[in-house]
Amino acid sequence: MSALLPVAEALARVLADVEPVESDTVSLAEAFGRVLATPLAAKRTQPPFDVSAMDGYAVRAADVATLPAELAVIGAAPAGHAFAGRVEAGQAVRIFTGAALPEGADSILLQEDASIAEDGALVAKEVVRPRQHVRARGLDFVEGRVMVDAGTRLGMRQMTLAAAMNHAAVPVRREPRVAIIATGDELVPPGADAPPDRIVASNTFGIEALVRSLGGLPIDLGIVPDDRSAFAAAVDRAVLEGADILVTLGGASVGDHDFAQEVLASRGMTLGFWKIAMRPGKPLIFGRLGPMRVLGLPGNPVSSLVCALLFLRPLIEALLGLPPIDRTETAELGAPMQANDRRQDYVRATLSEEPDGRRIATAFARQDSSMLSTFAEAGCLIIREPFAPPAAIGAACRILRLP
Ligand SMILES: Nc1nc2c(c(=O)[nH]1)N[C@H]1C(S)=C(S)[C@@H](COP(=O)(O)OP(=O)(O)OC[C@H]3O[C@@H](n4cnc5c(N)ncnc54)[C@H](O)[C@@H]3O)O[C@H]1N2
Ligand code: MOO
Repeated sequence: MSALLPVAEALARVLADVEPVESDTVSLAEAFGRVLATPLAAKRTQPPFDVSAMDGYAVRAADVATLPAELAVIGAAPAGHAFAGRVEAGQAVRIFTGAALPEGADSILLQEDASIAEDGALVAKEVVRPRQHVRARGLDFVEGRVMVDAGTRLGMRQMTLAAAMNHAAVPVRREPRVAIIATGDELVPPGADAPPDRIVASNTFGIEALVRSLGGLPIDLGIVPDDRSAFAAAVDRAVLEGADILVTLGGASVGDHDFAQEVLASRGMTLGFWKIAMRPGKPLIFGRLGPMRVLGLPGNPVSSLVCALLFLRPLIEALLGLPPIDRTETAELGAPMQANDRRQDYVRATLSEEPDGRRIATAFARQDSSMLSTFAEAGCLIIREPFAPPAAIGAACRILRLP
């Protein structure tokens, strides 16, 4: 029995020497989910002026420090229309939330705390503290300050902040291009009226979804029959498409029709490794073909998708310039587990979160790597180290949550 490469060592080889892809400037409207390539600094100060936080009257606090206090209203300042004049002692300006505080005024008297007398005078019903309900210029941020670091994925909060900082376009890493080739004479696309000896090619859809969710660009090169020259042509197509990563599905194992590795080598791939100490996913292939990284995923759907989560996801993240992260968490076993053999096991399990904060991971009894039903139903994978001894209910375990 040949030695199998440990999962951690395999991952280290996949991530070795990966440089982030170039950057691209995209309009802010298209930037959601993209990774910022350079730090983003504020292009303006926010708020750009002292601004009223309430609807009411801009006043001088000293005029309303004690009651009774009566003031003359000399104008109005709706949001977006600054009051041109100056508030002198004894004067007030009608003001609305978001409007610039007029010169001379330093506080806001809430409209609920005031009334207008018959002669038109403003009568304060409450005293006013200096700077009350005033948002100072630059309260949020000042021009030139870096507010979002390079390497940040732009989510709803960063998108809003970037807009507030006055960026119409942002520098982001370009989308890593991921070419996908499905192989196998038995494969047919979903929806085909296929005879029963055919299998629906499902893996591409999961891989594409993962690539998209990470901010990559999937390039579907279709289904290729078990034919060396057709497979070679598809590999050449991936090179022509400028793929950063080529994912092949199936043909990774040792059967007569499993020639993925051989053909990839004939197209110039340098093998990084083949076969790892992992279940599912043992026949995984990794190599480099020019600048393109190649992941030859096993055909069994769960093997393909688990390998994609463990190797393709961090590879795309590295291409985006994101630091490696350990996504594993601890949990307790909800069912006992047998001793493990030499392969690191990724066991489909339900995940329940108890009110006291405990996480309970319960493995499904059947773990066949063709079973997408349990993969879809699972909340996590329980990670079992090679040669782990039997484990009882309640024992601590490591899990990887499924997206
Ligand atoms: N003698 C041995 N046989 C096998 C070994 C071994 O060590 N010795 N390893 C097994 C393991 S583990 C795995 S995993 C599979 C993986 O083999 P391949 O990568 O060569 O996959 P295929 O044979 O092409 O396909 C396996 C299975 O998956 C279905 N498939 C393939 N592509 C897709 C797709 N795109 N969408 C959905 N389903 C797909 C295919 O029809 C097969 O049923 O090898 C074991 N054999
Ligand atoms: O690695 Mo295979 O994935 O055990 O079925």
